[in-house]
Amino acid sequence: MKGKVLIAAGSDSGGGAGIQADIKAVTALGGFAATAITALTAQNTLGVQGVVPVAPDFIRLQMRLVLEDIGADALKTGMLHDAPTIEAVCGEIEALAPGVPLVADPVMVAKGGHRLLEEDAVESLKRRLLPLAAVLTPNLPEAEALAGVEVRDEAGMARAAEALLRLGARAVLLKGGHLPGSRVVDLLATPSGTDRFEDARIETRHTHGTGCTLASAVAAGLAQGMALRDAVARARFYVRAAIAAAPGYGKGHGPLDHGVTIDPERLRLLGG
Ligand SMILES: Nc1ncnc2c1ncn2[C@@H]1O[C@H](COP(=O)(O)OP(=O)(O)OP(=O)(O)O)[C@@H](O)[C@H]1O
Ligand SMILES: Cc1ncc(CO)c(N)n1
Repeated sequence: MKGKVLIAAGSDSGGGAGIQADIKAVTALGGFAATAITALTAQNTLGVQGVVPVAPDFIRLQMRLVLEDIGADALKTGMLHDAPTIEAVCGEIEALAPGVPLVADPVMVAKGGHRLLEEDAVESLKRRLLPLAAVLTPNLPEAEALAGVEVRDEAGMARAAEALLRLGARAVLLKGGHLPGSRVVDLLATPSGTDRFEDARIETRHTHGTGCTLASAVAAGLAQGMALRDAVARARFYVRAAIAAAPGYGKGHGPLDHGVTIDPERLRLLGG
């Protein structure tokens, strides 16, 4: 069950989020990950200390060489840094991978508060990236910024998801991890209806990279020919297992255990 995923995203030196999380998640679910790195970040579990952008032409070159030779069954975008980066990535997708399903994670701010997308690039994200997305995977603050609405509860999540569908995404997986409470709810909205996924919140501070991991796990499923709903269900199960098995590294929000699928013993931590 291979499935080739081309990921355009930023590097996280701490290994828990960004392109490192993406490669690990796709690999752990049996897919093949290729990458176009959009930026380097120097970060650990406490936060981001520096960002070095990659020149847009070099991002294009990475994408072109992968797509022309290896190809891709699904695409995933993460940190896109600024408007020229968004233009480069969207331009290559339109030219070389039309019709390949895109999981677009509209990364804006890291957990520690550091901006990963320049403020004036939010409009480009709406105009260029959203219409290309087979599924958009915002967290609550990202959904608020893109939809221009405030979200305080599940009804607000549903309204925001619908507003994002109207902006052109073909589906929206709105992640509810940021709403307080002992349950976590994610909504998958499509033009034909909304699916609701609910689980108990795992009490832990080790949630660095959950969003990147979820989006890449969905992309792996789509690349392997799964229907969107099934890809989301598997991706959520994988993220929960990886949170439950988190190794506890670092003084802040630590990484997940992306390798949880390699050792079925560790899946038992979920009680599954
Ligand atoms: N403590 C938790 N227990 C169980 N599931 C969680 C927990 N925190 C997040 N999740 C799940 O992880 C996924 C990512 O959600 P979240 O809202 O945290 O994304 P995010 O803010 O984009 O993450 P990040 O910015 O760290 O990459 C969702 O499916 C969410 O339900
Ligand atoms: C490079 C990168 N992408 C995304 C995130 C969001 O989790 C992060 N912290 N770092």
